[in-house]
Amino acid sequence: MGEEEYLKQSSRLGNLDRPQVAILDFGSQYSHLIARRVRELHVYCELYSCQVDAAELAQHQLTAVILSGGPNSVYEEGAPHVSPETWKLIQDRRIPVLGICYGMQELAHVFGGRVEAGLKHEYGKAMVHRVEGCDSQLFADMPSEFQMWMSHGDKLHAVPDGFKAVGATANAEYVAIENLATRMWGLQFHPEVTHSPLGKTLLRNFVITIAGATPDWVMTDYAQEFIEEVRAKVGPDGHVLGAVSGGVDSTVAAVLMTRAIGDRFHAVLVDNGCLRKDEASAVLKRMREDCGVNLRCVDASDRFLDLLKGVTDPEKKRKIIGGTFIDVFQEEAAKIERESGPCQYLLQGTLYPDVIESISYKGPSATIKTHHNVGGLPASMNLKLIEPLRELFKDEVRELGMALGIDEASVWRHPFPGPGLAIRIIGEVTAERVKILQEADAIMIEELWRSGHYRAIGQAFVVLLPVKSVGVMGDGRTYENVAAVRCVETTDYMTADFYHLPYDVMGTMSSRIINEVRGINRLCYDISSKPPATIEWE
Ligand SMILES: Nc1ncnc2c1ncn2[C@@H]1O[C@H](COP(=O)(O)OP(=O)(O)OP(=O)(O)O)[C@@H](O)[C@H]1O
Ligand SMILES: O=c1[nH]c(=O)c2[nH+]cn([C@@H]3O[C@H](COP(=O)(O)O)[C@@H](O)[C@H]3O)c2[nH]1
Ligand SMILES: NC(=O)CC[C@H](N)C(=O)O
Ligand SMILES: [Mg+2]
Repeated sequence: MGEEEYLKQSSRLGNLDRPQVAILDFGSQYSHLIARRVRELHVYCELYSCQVDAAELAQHQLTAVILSGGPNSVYEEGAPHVSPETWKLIQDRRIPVLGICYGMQELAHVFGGRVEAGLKHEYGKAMVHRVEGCDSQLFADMPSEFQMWMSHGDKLHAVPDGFKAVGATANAEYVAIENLATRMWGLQFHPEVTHSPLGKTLLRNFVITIAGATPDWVMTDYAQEFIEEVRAKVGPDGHVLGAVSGGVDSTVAAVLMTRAIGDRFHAVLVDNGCLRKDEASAVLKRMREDCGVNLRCVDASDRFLDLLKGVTDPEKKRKIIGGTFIDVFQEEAAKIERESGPCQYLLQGTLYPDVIESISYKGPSATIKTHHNVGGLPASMNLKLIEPLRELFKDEVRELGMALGIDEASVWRHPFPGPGLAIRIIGEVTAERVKILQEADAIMIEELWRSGHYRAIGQAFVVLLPVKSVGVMGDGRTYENVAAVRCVETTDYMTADFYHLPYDVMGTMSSRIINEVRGINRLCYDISSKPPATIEWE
């Protein structure tokens, strides 16, 4: 399925009646952070492509518009711009606008300022001072000088008519601009990143003081609105199929769905032959008994492993698995149609990072890898997607899970990717290699629990490498597989650092895995951070 179809297919969670801040995304790596910061102010917001149709925006009550940063330069041919119709909508309704970095340059470009390539690129901390004699509301409760984070190469050389400078640095005259008559503000720096300590105050000044948004939105509103929206969409007799792995995201999504339509929600766990040791039975028990979800397991392991024979390319593995998942779901939907009633929808626990890394989401950003549940979907899919968590980050989903009263053990599990062990077996996936990795993985997780490190770690797993090494065991020579342990610290899974696991815990893991798992005779520890590595190896 192409990107556009995916975005059309997948239902956004949104309430037409709820006032919102619209973030127009020009493809910055930080656009999602702007959304988070606004939500942290308890104000509802949604992200849109910078090229969103004015008609789509017009359906909403917009309290403010924020233009994100982006990798392009406004003066380049082909650079993305907000459409004239959207500008007209913004101006007709007098909606306050805040442009950040590229967003400010876009304001300048459209309203007659001058943006050119700067002599120096500026990446990192900068001291911004307020222009003397001006007391912009944007800087309320802020000192006369403050630190902000910069990441740009272009420079504003002249402000558009009606605008004036309200903030500057030693290098640049126009790093914060304001036009009170048209209610437009621009910033060259990024208030949304944590390296801008007063960034949150500044965003609050814009969103709440200037734009007048009411800070009344909480995570449980998400749940209530979703439940109502789904009931209306599915109707009183409709059924919904759920792709439920028992991971954090699909557990939260499945509990929401069960609250909305009860047993007309049919959750299916697909055993793709690449799950962790005893995973299927543990998930069935937990979801049915603790969460009351109508879940069953479809064992398709032979089918998946047959299709994966001889495949070594990571993206091919992901697409095969994503495609076969959907084949299985379509077959299951047909069964539900025969046995119970109409079933047109598929629920998935897709999160924002799955989307942003898989496809150029709402702006021109780069594809990192194809997450099976997003970029790996086949064109032939005829089920419509329901993805209640698509705009959220893992830590926000956990907060929602806790608010829904889901037990801690489910909410704080480490994530486990849909393609499972297939992307942790580098090279060809075979039933024998899956078995080796399942055993090693189970021991590693057991040792993390035993040593008390599990909760402090964001994600931990073992990778089986396509490398053999020589060992000596009981006076004999061995020639076996090398494996690597990866433990990372992270909250949003967009960036991560390797976890500093104490040597004695590593030592116990290593001696247990090498002694107890036939087929592994050497263990390494992965010390890479994300970026530049990613969390998974493939
Ligand atoms: N084995 C599976 N059977 C059914 N659906 C699955 C399976 N694996 C993944 N999915 C679907 O793909 C989605 C994305 O997988 P992902 O691993 O990102 O989320 P999760 O498994 O719900 O949570 P976690 O990130 O904690 O593992 C899931 O939410 C679920 O809808
Ligand atoms: O359901 C999933 N399907 C996938 O195809 C997939 N690829 C990566 N991941 C998980 O996403 C997070 C970030 O992973 P990366 O740093 O490897 O991109 C980590 O938590 C990964 O485990 C996936 N989850
Ligand atoms: N971070 C950004 O938005 C950068 C904007 C533009 N590409 C510049 O270099 O100035
Ligand atoms: Mg998972």
